[in-house]
Amino acid sequence: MKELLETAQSLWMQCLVEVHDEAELETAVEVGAEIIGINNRDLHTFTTDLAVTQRLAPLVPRGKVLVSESGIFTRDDLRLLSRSRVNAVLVGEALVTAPDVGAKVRELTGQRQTGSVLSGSGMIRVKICGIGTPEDACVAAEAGADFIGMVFVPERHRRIAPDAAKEIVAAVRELDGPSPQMVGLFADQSLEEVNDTVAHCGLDAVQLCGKESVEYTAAVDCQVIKVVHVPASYRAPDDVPQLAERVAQYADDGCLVTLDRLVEGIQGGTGQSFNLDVAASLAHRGGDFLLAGGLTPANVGRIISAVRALGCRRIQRHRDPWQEGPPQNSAVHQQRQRYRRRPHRLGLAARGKSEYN
Ligand SMILES: O=C(O)c1ccccc1NCC(=O)[C@H](O)[C@H](O)COP(=O)(O)O
Repeated sequence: MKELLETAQSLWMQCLVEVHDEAELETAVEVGAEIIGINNRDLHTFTTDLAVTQRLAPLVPRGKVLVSESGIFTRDDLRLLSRSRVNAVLVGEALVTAPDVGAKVRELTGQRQTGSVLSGSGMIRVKICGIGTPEDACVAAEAGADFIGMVFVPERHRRIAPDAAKEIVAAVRELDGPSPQMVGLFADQSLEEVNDTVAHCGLDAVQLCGKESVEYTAAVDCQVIKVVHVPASYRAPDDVPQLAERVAQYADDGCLVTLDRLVEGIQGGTGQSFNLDVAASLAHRGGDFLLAGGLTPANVGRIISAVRALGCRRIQRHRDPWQEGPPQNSAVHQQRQRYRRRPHRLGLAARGKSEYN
């Protein structure tokens, strides 16, 4: 297996190494597999059980890409798996037996058939934050939000109680069709409080808006969105490597990163943005992040275009010291260039519904 992995790597390919029990997982880790697939199907009996992922996922070392494979049919299955910090899923039977494959993919990925321009392409994901009532949550969900955020940060005016959040989660889940991921926002609170709130409300993810460490994020019982605050003084390209390093620390550990404006003493919801050249520069390196801070109906379209356009233009015009590597025109170089010109996935986080009225 080691030899196969090395050969694949030398050909610039990645291997998905599949396991079904503890012993196979141990071997996969020992030989240095970076992408580990947990097969929920027992290949002797062909029965599937997502409990296999739930049992093995905590044994996968941090930093590996974890794929849960087989036996995945519904969005609830995905919700369950997201609590095991799965990075990706492999779906077969649910798609080949679906009468409308496109509709099934949309259902599983939580996209809406008639989604907005922003979410319709599947490239931009939208998070609506600071929701405080089931009615507002349902408006956001029906408008196509991908994530709905509820604030649990002490002393913030949009803070809601866990019981109120639980009702909001239930109301959204009762809606027909795919539902957004329900996210709880916290800042420098105890792990016990975060995990208890996740369990109590049935949250899909948490957004950590304080100075939480990578180790802290690893101990949270569900998917994590980590906010990385960007000082107003940051400029591209000078400050981008430093920012990219901070982002990578969390992203490499499986967090989705949100970039938001740094305002000392306030963890979010400031209504202020940062220099978008910095976000564009980070995006063109292939970073997958949510962009937050000062987004309004008046500026959001322009910001999306600006960040994407700047990101793409720079790939072509400027040599990027970060991407120094194989000599120009080598096969590896050409492959990298192709990869980098793929459109970037960029998410946007916006404040509660009042700004959208
Ligand atoms: O929004 C809040 O009230 C809030 C309180 C405490 C910590 C974080 C908070 N919000 C985080 C978000 O995701 C906001 O949407 C993000 O900071 C952007 O806010 P804004 O600039 O006001 O659009």
